Amino acid sequence: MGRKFVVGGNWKMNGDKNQINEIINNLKKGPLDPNVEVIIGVPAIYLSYVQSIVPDNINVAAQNCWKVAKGAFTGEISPAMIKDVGASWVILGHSERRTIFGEKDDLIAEKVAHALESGLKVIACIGETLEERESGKTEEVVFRQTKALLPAIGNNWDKVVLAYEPVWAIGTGKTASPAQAQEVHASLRNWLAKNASQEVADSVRIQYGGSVTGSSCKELGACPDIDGFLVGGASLKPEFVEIINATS
Ligand SMILES: O=C[C@H](O)COP(=O)(O)O
Repeated sequence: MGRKFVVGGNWKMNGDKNQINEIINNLKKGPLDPNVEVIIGVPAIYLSYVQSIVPDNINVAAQNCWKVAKGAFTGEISPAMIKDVGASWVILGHSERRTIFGEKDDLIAEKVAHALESGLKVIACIGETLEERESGKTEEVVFRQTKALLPAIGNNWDKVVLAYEPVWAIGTGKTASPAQAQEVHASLRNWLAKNASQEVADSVRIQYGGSVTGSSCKELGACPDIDGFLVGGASLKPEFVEIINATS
């Protein structure tokens, strides 16, 4: 099927210029598996700076954007601005945006639609909370979140990476087991075959995110339906290189 492994580093609200220089120098040193697509999600204020110092084999993403090109939206940034400073990706629907900032499925879908129309590529995040998992609602939740994205994505699936991030595994040190993650990825693919198309199901890359580390990445990366990772904490550390190289 030839899905290229894709590893994202989501720095969240971390880093200053010194730390950014260290992270980028470490990535430059690598060496990074050339068969892996690497995307780093940086705080908006550092997008230009990071874009000016990253090597060509690393793509830069914003961690959020608004749903229109410009206007009276104090504090927001648009896909047009992200593109203007040379970045090509945006992370949307992260669970921290959903829970802390109250973003709902329909707003996330509007953002995804506008980002894609504007020519950005999108990492679209989905995932269930612990309560939802424990009450047997994992599939219901991730299918609902993905369903909301279908009209927004339309024929642009080649510009989208899905990131399955169980909320209970984010920043908690509790990685989903390879079997737990593989199970959700496989059922998402089945769902996509029925609700989008077989081609989308076969070709879309689904990342796993949630406490991925240098020691958990190889086993997770070996699962047939896990096509990469979205990494938070460990993307700020030297072990990010090991995670990028998980499948080498
Ligand atoms: O976007 C990344 C995820 O929220 C995972 O974060 P984490 O690796 O720190 O658990």
